[in-house]
Amino acid sequence: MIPINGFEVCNLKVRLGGRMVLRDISFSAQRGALVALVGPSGAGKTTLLRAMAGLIPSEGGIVADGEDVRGLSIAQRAQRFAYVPQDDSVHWPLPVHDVVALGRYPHGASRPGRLSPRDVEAVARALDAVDLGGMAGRAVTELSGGERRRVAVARALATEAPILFADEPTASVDPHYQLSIMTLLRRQARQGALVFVVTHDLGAAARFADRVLMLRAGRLEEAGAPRDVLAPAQLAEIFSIEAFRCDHASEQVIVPWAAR
Ligand SMILES: Nc1ncnc2c1ncn2[C@@H]1O[C@H](COP(=O)(O)OP(=O)(O)OP(=O)(O)O)[C@@H](O)[C@H]1O
Repeated sequence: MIPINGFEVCNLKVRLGGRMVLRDISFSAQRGALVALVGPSGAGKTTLLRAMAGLIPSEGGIVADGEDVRGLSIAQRAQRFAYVPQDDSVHWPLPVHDVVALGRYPHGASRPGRLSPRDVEAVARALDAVDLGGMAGRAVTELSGGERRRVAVARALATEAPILFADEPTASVDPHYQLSIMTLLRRQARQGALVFVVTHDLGAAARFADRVLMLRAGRLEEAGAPRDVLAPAQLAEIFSIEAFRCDHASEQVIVPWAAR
């Protein structure tokens, strides 16, 4: 893994289709952290993730270890950033193994059938991490939505990139794998990665994130520890909900309870 220590976003603005979709976004994050991006639909979470990964044009600073990510070559970006897109549809009946092996292309792999021993190990580790070893030969087009989500996570893990952007990685995933994917992403962070996760699961954000960025209508409204950002006043103001909150096993539990 290429070490990256810090990531900084400064006065970020993004315009899409003639509309200002993100404005004045500034924050910094350090390796070792899992950062959750939350906010109502249309708040700009996916746009922020895509801008941070250098996938769409933006104004303002996006800096990884002192280097503007937009100045990096595509190959450099591909080695530094892994991306789990919100939409993981694959239209060709490729085997799960080959889709996950795409994560090795930034490291020089050119064909799933001709991987280096290091690539083979990385793909096997990624498949095992999401419990897909037994499905490696199945066509992705024949998997359930939740299984395809795990393939997308495995493909990102196979890149062994130091910064991981995951857009709703647990959407349509069953509770067992929701917990196991969030635990896995937190472990990636603890092992030195910087992980950004877009999620609508406020309970998962409260429990697994080290920091929460809360967006609304293209602006960063709150940034800080989950306990502070996901507090009753903010949940009421930003999400128009009341939530049940308690502590369990030294961790915060949040269950959205009533729409206001
Ligand atoms: N290509 C585009 N052209 C114009 N507007 C866009 C485009 N893509 C997204 N938008 C708008 O930008 C805003 C932010 O969209 P974005 O997908 O980032 O929101 P989000 O917070 O990820 O939402 P969700 O939780 O529903 O996935 C929305 O109002 C959306 O309609």
